[in-house]
Amino acid sequence: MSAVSEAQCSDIPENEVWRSLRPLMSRLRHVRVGGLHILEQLMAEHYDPTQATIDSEGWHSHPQNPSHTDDSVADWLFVIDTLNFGFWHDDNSPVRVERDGVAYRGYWALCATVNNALDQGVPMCDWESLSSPSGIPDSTLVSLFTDMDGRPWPLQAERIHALRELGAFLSSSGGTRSVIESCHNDALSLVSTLTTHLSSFRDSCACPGSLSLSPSGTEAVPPYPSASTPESVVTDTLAPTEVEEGVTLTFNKRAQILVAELAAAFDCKDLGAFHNLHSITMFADYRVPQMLAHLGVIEYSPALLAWLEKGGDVIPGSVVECEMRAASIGAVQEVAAKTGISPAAIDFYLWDACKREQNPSNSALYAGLKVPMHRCRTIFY
Ligand SMILES: Nc1nc2c(c(CN[C@H]3C=C[C@H](O)[C@@H]3O)cn2[C@@H]2O[C@H](COP(=O)(O)O)[C@@H](O)[C@H]2O)c(=O)[nH]1
Repeated sequence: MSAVSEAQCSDIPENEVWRSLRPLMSRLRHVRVGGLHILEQLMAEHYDPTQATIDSEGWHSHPQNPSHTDDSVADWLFVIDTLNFGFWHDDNSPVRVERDGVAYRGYWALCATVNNALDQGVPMCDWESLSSPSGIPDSTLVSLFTDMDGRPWPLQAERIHALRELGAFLSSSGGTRSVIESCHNDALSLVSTLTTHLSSFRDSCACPGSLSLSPSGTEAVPPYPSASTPESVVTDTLAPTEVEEGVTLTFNKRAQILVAELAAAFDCKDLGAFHNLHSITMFADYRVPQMLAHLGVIEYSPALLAWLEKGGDVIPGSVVECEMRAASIGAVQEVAAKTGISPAAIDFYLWDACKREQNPSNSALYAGLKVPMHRCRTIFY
């Protein structure tokens, strides 16, 4: 097991996310990065580097993704990625939504919901209408975000707020084409536009103090918690109380995934043409870190694993949450640097592979994998 060294990563194109997280890589206490060869091997087996940078054909083949390519697809993606978080109920059952007689779960339930709404004439992509209850009443959105079992989706009010904010932004800025074109094919500029204008996309937190980022880096890293470590070693790191003054950690999961999905949907052309798609990191959510842990690419300390296995909650902005997300990003950055495959393409491969392990009887907590996901209630993933 080795941590991703800063030196090894020095040739990876940097964005704000990796710049903020890279110094953490040698400081992780609850998560180790190792098994990079496993991911390298998987990518060598499943990814043809002579093919497109991102699998557009695969993207279009998902039944709930649009099969066509025009401006309405960019509109659809802005709505989807504004709502792209938290598809599990407190009892670990997935959100479920029916469309055309099929029960979709998790993320695909979101796509089914937006597709149902559009079919029913709800003007989800008419930005003026979306921006206020006089265009789309709250009650319509509340019923959209109620699943087929009659249960409200988690964070229902936050979803409505995020949609209103999106509607207001896009109606005042000329719509999706205008916003995307104003970024001149620069992926990082589009991420920055989204996080500047839309608070719901601003996926950053104050660095928890015990993830010390002292410039000297000379302090000893605390010991790796073992199976016999008291649970308090994990629970003490759950509260985001102490913070490293002035240091922000940035993850920007939903903003970055929107860029990658535009690239996939538009086959890296027109609204999906970004000259620096390689510069965005993987999208640290609750599924891909779990998949990386399942594969052995990252490893959770026994104390952390025991906490996750019993369904313990992870608080947004806590040390363990930051560590799991940062380690996932670090591992994929390193494999991207070694293989030349973009972090986004590696991420999409992992997410799709994880989906193939799932079946209708899986709880959202395990979703068919050996290691559980981390339960974190957040609007960011
Ligand atoms: N890292 C990463 N996370 C992703 C996606 C996607 C879907 N992306 C589209 C692009 C390529 C694919 O082929 C899809 O067309 C959703 N998620 C996240 O997963 C979680 C939901 O999981 P579950 O409850 O099991 O359905 C939730 O946090 C959601 O935000 C991805 O690609 N990468």
